[in-house]
Amino acid sequence: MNAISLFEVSKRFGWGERQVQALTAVSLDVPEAAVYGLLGPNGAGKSTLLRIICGLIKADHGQISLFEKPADAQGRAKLGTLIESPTFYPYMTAAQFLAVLANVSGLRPDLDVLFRRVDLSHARDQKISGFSLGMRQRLGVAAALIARPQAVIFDEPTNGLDPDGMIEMRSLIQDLAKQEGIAVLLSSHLLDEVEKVADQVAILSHGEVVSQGRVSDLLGGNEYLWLDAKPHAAVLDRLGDTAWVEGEGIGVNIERSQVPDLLKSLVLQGFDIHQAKWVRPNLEALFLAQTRNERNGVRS
Ligand SMILES: Nc1ncnc2c1ncn2[C@@H]1O[C@H](COP(=O)(O)OP(=O)(O)OP(=O)(O)O)[C@@H](O)[C@H]1O
Repeated sequence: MNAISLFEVSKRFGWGERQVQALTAVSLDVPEAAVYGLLGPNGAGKSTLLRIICGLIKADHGQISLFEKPADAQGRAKLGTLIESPTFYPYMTAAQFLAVLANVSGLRPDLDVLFRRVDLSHARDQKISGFSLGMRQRLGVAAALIARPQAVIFDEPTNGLDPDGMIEMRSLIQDLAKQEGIAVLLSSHLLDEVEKVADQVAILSHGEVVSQGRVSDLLGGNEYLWLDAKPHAAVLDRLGDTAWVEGEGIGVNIERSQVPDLLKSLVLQGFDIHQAKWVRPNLEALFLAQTRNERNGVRS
């Protein structure tokens, strides 16, 4: 079952010369018990998309489904959100804060379990004013989990965290999905973090999805051979359309099984091969390739 589905969602802000097309026909499916990463440069539309799903703003066009039904208040009640930096009351203790939130929502969560889940049991009776950023983020996650959501939406959950904080947040996110079956939709700029945590990703550029799918498929499908072979220009010429300049060497689009034959034939033709390696690009390389036009100010 899909926890969250979007079909051709579009959103424009403003009118006339000042209008901004924030999203154009965005479609994606977030399955239950999966972590789905939303990536994109500043202004790509990530926050707008998350806010539409949560019902904070309305889409102009398209359909939003939650748990296979058109999104409504009932569906949104099953979502937990950490969208903007949550507003905390610094003079309260963490336990008082969660108790107030629970009261306001008419819920009776087991606070002991919640604090254990976000690893804040030791700090439950401390004032929030003394919390580090990582502790505040984890308290924000606890707040998002109060209503026992079936899906959670986190906008930049690792923003500002130190390396230890990131590792903790990553394992918390993975536990939510894998151990508790909660769907997690998160946005992030931290690509290596997303690569470690997400099952699927969508890359947004200028409000459009430029690439999406399972992380393993996206990365596996973009593997290539990297060669340091001389004379450089002659090797490029010999390889034709399958090759391109990649850093100090040459990238070659070729099946892995054909590599030995290619290397043999290059040697027989008198080229010098100094190095050859199989490269599996990471999400950062894919992201840079997919959003290159945007960074150059060109729309594809
Ligand atoms: N309320 C608004 N009024 C006018 N324009 C808006 C509004 N909200 C967002 N935008 C514009 O829509 C586009 C998408 O913004 P959005 O905040 O969704 O991007 P983002 O990918 O979340 O960026 P960031 O990573 O910087 O938060 C941007 O051009 C932004 O300026």
